[in-house]
Amino acid sequence: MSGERRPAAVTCTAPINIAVIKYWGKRNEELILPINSSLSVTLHQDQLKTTTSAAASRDFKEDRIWLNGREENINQPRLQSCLREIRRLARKRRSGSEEESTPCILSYRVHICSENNFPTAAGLASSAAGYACLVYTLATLYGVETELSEIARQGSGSACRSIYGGFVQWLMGERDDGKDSLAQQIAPESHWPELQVLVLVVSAERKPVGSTAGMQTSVETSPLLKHRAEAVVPDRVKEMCEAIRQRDFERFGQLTMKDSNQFHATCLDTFPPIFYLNDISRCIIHVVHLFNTYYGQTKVAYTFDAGPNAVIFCLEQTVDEFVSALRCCFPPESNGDMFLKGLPAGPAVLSKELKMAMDMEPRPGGIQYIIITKPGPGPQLVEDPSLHLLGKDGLPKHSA
Ligand SMILES: Nc1ncnc2c1ncn2[C@@H]1O[C@H](COP(=O)(O)OP(=O)(O)OP(=O)(O)O)[C@@H](O)[C@H]1O
Ligand SMILES: C[C@@](O)(CCOP(=O)(O)OP(=O)(O)O)CC(=O)O
Repeated sequence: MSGERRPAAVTCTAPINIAVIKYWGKRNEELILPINSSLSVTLHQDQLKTTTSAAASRDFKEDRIWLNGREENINQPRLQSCLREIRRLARKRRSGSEEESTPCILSYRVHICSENNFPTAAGLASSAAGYACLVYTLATLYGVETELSEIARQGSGSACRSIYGGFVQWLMGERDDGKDSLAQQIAPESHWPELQVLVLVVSAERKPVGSTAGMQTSVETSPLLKHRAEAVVPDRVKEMCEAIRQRDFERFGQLTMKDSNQFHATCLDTFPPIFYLNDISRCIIHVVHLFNTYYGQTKVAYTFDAGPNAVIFCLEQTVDEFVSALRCCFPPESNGDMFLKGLPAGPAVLSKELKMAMDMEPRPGGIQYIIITKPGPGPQLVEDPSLHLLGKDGLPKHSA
């Protein structure tokens, strides 16, 4: 490919987010409009992120996408919704502007290449980071500067929250066209610097029931879900916003755990029931409650999405001791030095009293590894061209 025929290319990264008030259930499947508002914490991209490169060239014959080194079907309706919406906005931006008469990459086909640095479709919110990154990267490629959460939402509901960093609310909205179903930041990542997040990877396998299908069955069959959406979540979202604004860990932690438990209760209330938690997940819940009971306050809080992996929130001063407690209860099997990833945790000696209070049968290998992270910013542009995932020929540099 000659110099001037090189594709216009952009690379961006985007974060995952973990909901502390869960989204579960749609009122409109196609536009992805939820039955309740939700609230999440965006996690730092130094530990967990999606990277996406997009290039446009007159030499490309068709739109194509590669995910983790494998070509995927670009005609998936959700991918098509995001592409169509971004191109529509790009066209709107161009019409009437001076650029209108110049050749435009909008008429070219695009190649998209994306990689997650964590397991895909394992309940670690890959679809959230994936679609947020896709939408942000395409918007940057086409110079679209507008509210992007409405488009990311149409890729995957939870993706709209990954468009912002820090603490993010997804307002369910009321309109049938979804124009008011948007994410907004309620506090930046710098708001609560002591807050840390531990991702406990119990299993990195694909989950048996995906979120999309699972929540569809719940909407159809669970009276508890209807009650939750109408009578519980509205007040809970307000209370959670307050707890975050005041950096009140006691309230934040309790609400987070209660909301996770209620979400999993709606899964059990679904018919046939859906089980995302496993034996190890339940042991983790038990350990958290033993730890908090010992201290007589909420020092750590768990939440689980549509899978067995736990996400733990705690303040910085609790990390070392709680990680040591986890090591005691779930002794690493063969990967002792690979057990901890991400931010550092120092050694901590557990007191005899705490050890006695945490008395439970150890579950060797129950937790595969722990990623220590913290709240982080929204999507970022990658300036260094050596980090682009597509080569000069417009094809992935690495394949599976
Ligand atoms: N980097 C990416 N770019 C584009 N699409 C992605 C990307 N990563 C994941 N996806 C899409 O998301 C799908 C996985 O979504 P799914 O909801 O099953 O799992 P998850 O997001 O990991 O878990 P959960 O949402 O329950 O936490 C993938 O099959 C793919 O279609
Ligand atoms: C349990 C959850 O993680 C569900 C996420 O569901 P998805 O956003 O993956 O579902 P779709 O909109 O169908 O793509 C809770 C949450 O993130 O709020």
